[in-house]
Amino acid sequence: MTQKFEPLQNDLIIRTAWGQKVERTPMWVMRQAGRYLPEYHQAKGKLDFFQTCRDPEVASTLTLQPIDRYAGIVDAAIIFSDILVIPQALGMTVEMVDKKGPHFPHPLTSPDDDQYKQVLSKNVDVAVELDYVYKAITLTRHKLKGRVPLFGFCGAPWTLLCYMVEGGGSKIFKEVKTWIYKYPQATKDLLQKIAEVCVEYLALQVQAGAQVFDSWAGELSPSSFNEFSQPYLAYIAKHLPTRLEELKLEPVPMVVFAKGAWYALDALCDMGYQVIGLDWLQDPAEAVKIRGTRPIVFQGNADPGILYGSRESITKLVKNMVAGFGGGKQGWIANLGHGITPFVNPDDLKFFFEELHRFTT
Ligand SMILES: Cc1c2[nH]c(c1CCC(=O)O)Cc1[nH]c(c(CCC(=O)O)c1C)Cc1[nH]c(c(CCC(=O)O)c1C)Cc1[nH]c(c(C)c1CCC(=O)O)C2
Repeated sequence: MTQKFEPLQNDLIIRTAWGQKVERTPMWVMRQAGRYLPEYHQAKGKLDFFQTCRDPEVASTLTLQPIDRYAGIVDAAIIFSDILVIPQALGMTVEMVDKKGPHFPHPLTSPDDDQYKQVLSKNVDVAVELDYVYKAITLTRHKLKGRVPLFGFCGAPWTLLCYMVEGGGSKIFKEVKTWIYKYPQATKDLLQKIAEVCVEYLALQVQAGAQVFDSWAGELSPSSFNEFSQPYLAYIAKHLPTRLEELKLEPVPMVVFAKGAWYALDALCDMGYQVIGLDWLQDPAEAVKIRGTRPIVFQGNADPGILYGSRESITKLVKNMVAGFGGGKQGWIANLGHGITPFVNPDDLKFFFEELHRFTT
């Protein structure tokens, strides 16, 4: 069934992502729907995290919370979900443990593990397995009434692999390093499988834009990045547009956020993504130099910790960031350099946005 949605009233971020000159810098923040908002806790109640993702009514409510709170200020919504729904669709169990983060009770242990073979051979029908995400997207689009575009997203193959073998977050990445350095081919087979599911998953999500999060890219050396992350990010960038064409959908701008992969910025500029997310350890002016004349748009990159600082510090950072990205009328989407953290005062985020408006209009 073809869905009818109200026309987009604010397409600033889309025009910017396609490289056009714009009247001011578009802005949103990663994890803008989340724990720093009191209304998030209220709407979530006692629901478990993944229950909220699977309930289209709740997921759409959470997606819209920052859009309502920062109405007329923020320029994009991102669907409330998680990167770990792909391992779930591949047949793995993932829980969200309060105050600890994601936990896989049975991570993949080695290529001889039966579970590894099952994951690799599973024929994943993402339209069925992840239909709750599509329902949440459709409902959210109706509720948005065209106010701002809605971004879809997925985890990058490398980052998903980290979770699937580590079983959660990690400090020393013992398991994933064992996989890449002991079983490189089995690792690549799995990364390829994940990349294929990512393409289909994004294609069916696609509304306005698609963001690929490679949150653990910074754990790789440059040569390991070239071997275990880059080819799969490139696979997604190459095959998503083809798949969208097959589905008779319009192309959408694609965003890659490879956290910590500063060494790869030059290569990322040639990977087929329109937008590259930068974390806060990268200097905007340096990044602009590396980009050169390539028609790439940057997204980022304020230290998320700025939102614990004083108003004066926020103003100073915004001023510097705007200057670093060249004024902000082209080639830049303002954001934090990673997701917003808990305990931020939502009024301080509002101030950050307002200062961005003031310095970039
Ligand atoms: C690595 C990663 C994950 N999830 C995601 C990433 C990539 C981005 C990044 O690097 O931050 C992506 C993500 N997770 C969530 C969103 C929703 C949309 C949005 O940005 O507003 C998005 C885009 C909701 C969430 N995902 C999660 C929460 C917090 C859940 C809660 O405790 O209520 C939210 C709102 C949980 C989650 N999910 C994940 C972790 C590590 C955690 C725990 C983090 C923490 O405790 O701060 C995996």
